[in-house]
Amino acid sequence: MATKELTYQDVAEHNTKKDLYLVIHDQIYDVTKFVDEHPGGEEVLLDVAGQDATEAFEDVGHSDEARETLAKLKVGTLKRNPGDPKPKTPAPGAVPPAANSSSAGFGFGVYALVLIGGAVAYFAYQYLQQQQGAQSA
Ligand code: HEM
Repeated sequence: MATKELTYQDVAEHNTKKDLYLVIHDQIYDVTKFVDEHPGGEEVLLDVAGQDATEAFEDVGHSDEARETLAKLKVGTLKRNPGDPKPKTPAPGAVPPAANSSSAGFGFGVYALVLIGGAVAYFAYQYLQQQQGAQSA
């Protein structure tokens, strides 16, 4: 099938169950015939109808079989215009979220240590004051 170049605006017009296009990785797919067959249900496809579904598609971790089906549904390539929304895929080499959250955990650990250290110092100080008071009495 000959592929065409469409803009986001063109794709956005195909947003109903009877006429449904999706953008995944800058490729355009006509999923109209596939909606009823989708093992994940029609609802999720209708949610992203006429839009960039890259993130939704990748989040599910679709199988190679799903990707083969996808290849058969391709009708064109996305033509980007200035001002279009950015592609929703993470840039290659981007820091995975797990690495971010673990460094946040480290930050919290240090913070907790400082707090505990402060509390220990405070009670030690109180204790010494008491001891001194007992001696002078
Ligand atoms: C044209 C695009 C798509 C194709 C060809 C496709 C194909 C498939 C296939 C073949 C499966 C079965 C499991 C597998 O082989 O991975 C599946 C499952 C699933 N798909 Fe898609 N999918 C598409 C788009 C989407 C989108 C945009 C979403 C949005 C969230 C989605 C959500 C799901 C979910 C949640 C399942 C799991 C269903 C379950 O295990 O019960 N899919 N899809």
